Amino acid sequence: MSNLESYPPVFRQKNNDQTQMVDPNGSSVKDFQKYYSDPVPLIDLQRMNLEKFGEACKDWGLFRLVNHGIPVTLMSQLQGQAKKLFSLSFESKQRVFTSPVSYFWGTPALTPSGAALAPQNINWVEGFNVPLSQLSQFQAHADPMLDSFRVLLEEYGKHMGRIARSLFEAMVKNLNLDAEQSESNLSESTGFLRVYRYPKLSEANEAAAFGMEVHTDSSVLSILNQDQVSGLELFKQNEWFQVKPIPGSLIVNLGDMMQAISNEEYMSVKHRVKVNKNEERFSICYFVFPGEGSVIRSSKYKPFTYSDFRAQVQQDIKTVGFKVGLERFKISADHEQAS
Ligand SMILES: O=C(O)CCC(=O)C(=O)O
Ligand SMILES: [Fe+2]
Repeated sequence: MSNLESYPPVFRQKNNDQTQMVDPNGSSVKDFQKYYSDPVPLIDLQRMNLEKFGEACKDWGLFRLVNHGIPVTLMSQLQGQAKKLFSLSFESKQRVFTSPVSYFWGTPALTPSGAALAPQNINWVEGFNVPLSQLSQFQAHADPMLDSFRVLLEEYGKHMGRIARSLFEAMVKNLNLDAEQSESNLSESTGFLRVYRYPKLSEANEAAAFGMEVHTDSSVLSILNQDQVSGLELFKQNEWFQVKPIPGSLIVNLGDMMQAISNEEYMSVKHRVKVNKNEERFSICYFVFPGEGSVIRSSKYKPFTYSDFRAQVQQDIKTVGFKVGLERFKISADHEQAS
């Protein structure tokens, strides 16, 4: 089967008209790595330097994680299996990925699947959505390829939960938060994985094409395992930086919930994914959230749960067309609305 048949039809046209996909921030990427060594802070999970860790959370909202304890073989087997599954035909992917796992394309998040969207409005990405706590219900037993994918995802998911918990505990300690009260602000049972393939976009204007548009994650934190094809960029001090792929390391970024939990000591970092002209890009991203009903309390935001936040985001996407995010829960924003 040709690679083209594995793509959703909307990604198959040869002359992709990307003229309307403009860079919303209008700035060019400074290829930092060309001039300096990798500027992204490096955190060693097994020998954590709390001070350096705190600075990375404050100044960057993103860091590279090494010594994370995930076997190299697990990481490469998972990437390999994901690549194989993406190369199945579009129709097979729609058929075999059934609840609780789902297959999507064109849009990563809360908006409907890209099938109905015009090509210039879609994100150049397809993916599998994997809610980890329901993975045992995924009917994969009849197909050895799917079943081995399920086993790898389960194993990988356990590592993600372990890493997220230990990073969260270190943040709670650094922020001097009450450990008992904050405990439920992160719940491993909410964790899910998104496995992505970003098709290459050979004949388009690469500089203006997005695998994923600028956004912040809604999570407490997100842990990204990217392959060796670059594409991820983060926005810091009015500039876009490439987050270089370095084998064996993970990228952790803080999400909106952590910004609120930390009372804005830490920031939810803006990032985006560019598509590549010559190569497809694969990545596996883990997202984790506060527990069901767990209230986030801080002085800058009114108390809210993640369900409140998600409902607001979904409503905003329907009514204003994009995620407004934390602004909706800010105490100062409330006062302004009232006056
Ligand atoms: O694939 C990536 O590198 C990042 C994905 C991402 O930002 C997301 O899923 O929120
Ligand atoms: Fe993201």
